Amino acid sequence: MTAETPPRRLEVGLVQIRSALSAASRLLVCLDFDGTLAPIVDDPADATPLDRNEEALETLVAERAVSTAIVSGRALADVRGRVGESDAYAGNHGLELLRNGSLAVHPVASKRATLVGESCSALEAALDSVPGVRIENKRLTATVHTRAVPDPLRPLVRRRTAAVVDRLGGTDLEVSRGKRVLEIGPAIPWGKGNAVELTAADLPPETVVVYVGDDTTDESAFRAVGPDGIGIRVGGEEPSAADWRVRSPTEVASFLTWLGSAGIGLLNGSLEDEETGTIRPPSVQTELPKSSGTADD
Ligand SMILES: O=P(O)(O)OC[C@H]1O[C@H](O[C@H]2O[C@H](CO)[C@@H](O)[C@H](O)[C@H]2O)[C@H](O)[C@@H](O)[C@@H]1O
Repeated sequence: MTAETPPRRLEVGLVQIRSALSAASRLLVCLDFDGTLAPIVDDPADATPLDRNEEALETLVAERAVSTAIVSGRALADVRGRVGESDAYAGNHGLELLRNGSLAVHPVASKRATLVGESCSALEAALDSVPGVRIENKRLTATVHTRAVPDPLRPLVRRRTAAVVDRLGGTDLEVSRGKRVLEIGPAIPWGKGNAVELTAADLPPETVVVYVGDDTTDESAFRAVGPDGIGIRVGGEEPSAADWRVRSPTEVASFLTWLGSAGIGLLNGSLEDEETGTIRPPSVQTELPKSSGTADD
């Protein structure tokens, strides 16, 4: 991965992506949920993956040479209920990880879950008068949603949240920011990138890791894919550790559909021509299916 610069449009990277796939024998596809598989919506309870993303994921899961992981800021049980089959799931920004049939929870996060719960109760009271605010208690972390809060009141929500977390959590909890959210969690050096590394460590070294995500907590995961991996940031123009960018979950679907068909055909050095079925040299570029779609913040 490169230093943090604005990622380039995915189409520009197809030669490199094809070459990364043809140098590998296996594929680990790690996918964020909100803003990546599912479009951003006002009520987090309404978030649903696009049908085309579900279909593409199903195709990838069925491939023997492919492993998949859903890596979300949501609680693991929540995100698992929203996505069909996947080989692994990481919830709460990587603090809980289900892989190979076994669930691992970060032990420090477990110990601090009580503090998170107490903070949620205190925040319900402290933010009661703010219209549109929503508090999502995810046990190991919590989210204060400000999407429906009027703009002028958002600084107040930030101040009150910081004050409550400081008072109850001290140095044990911290607040970070995401898309119209404040995330409260244990102050420990652990994130989605660690979940991606642990999942990749189960697989042979010739595995190429793909990570697709749209928010700040996905940045550690982009770094975790390594120099030979494929990091794709969804939406926005901001600097990122991802090399490539798509605009929307609709474009994620186009990429995943391509990956599940022509993309996996490239593994083990074969560069198959999608139209003729013949093998082509690695320098030949094939276009992604065209799609439209808008970014969301
Ligand atoms: O890592 P993710 O799977 O992307 O989860 C990050 C947070 O996503 C959810 O909030 C975001 O999506 C909501 C529904 O579209 C939207 O209303 C909100 O403004 C977004 O920030 C989720 O509710 C959080 O728990 C996750 O941490």
